[in-house]
Amino acid sequence: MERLETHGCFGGTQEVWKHASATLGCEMRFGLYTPAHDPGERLPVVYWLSGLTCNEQNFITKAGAQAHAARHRVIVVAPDTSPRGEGVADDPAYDLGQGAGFYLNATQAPWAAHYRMHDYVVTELPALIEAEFAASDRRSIMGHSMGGHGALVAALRHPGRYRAVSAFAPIVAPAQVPWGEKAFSAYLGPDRTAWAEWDATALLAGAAERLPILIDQGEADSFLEDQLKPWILTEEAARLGHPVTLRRHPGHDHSYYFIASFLADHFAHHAAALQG
Ligand SMILES: N[C@@H](CCC(=O)N[C@@H](CS)C(=O)NCC(=O)O)C(=O)O
Repeated sequence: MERLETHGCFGGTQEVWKHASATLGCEMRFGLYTPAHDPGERLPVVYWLSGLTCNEQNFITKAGAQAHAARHRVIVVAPDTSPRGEGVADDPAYDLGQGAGFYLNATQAPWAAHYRMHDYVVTELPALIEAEFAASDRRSIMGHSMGGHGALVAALRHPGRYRAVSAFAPIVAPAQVPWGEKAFSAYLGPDRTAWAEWDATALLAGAAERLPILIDQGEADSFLEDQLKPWILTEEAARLGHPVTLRRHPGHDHSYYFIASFLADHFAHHAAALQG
């Protein structure tokens, strides 16, 4: 492991680390914010999953998360959004390949060799963070857009692993929207029955835990009507009695200006669950 960046920030440190991922078979970078803490103290961890085209930098440089993490005394881990490197399959489009891993485990060539972001985020990365840093095993997960989909799927597939889950402008039903149909066709193949394992709305009925979901959505988001459609999830949640809070915000788009505007509420929601 190699530390690439370190910056004092709100009394703690914002770092960027690089390591060799066995799950992904390539080098990966992640952002790590650690608040001030006592020697030997272990703090809970919030995992952040970014959206299409992002790497480990977008959230740590644009969201203003460090102030909230310092106040609530939680570590924040922000991984890259896909495997990377010359030996890793890619596609010229922004919504497939590097920068667009969709937080699933691919089964189809040429993607299956490296694209295992679900296992990386849910298993390998937490094991590393809890072994090497001042982290406890109290975890929560949040994300944006493709990363909101990743956070919802991680929590729904692993009851008990996360104490809170929330999302900004998430893709809630990838099997029913163009971004997801394109990515799932490539990564999982044409058989749509395999897609249901990676679709938050489809997973909801069989969820072994009714962990409350908090979602913020901008009404001026250009992806709202075609790609995000949060009502697909809220209608299914209402049918099942799964607690979902969807807050819609006029005048807010899909950008990090929107995320920064409501991030304090997400940290408060996560901290209450992590420290309770
Ligand atoms: N039209 C955009 C779509 C990608 C996009 O909006 N990405 C969002 C996540 S889905 C993002 O966070 N972009 C990086 C940023 O705003 O820092 C593009 O081609 O870059």
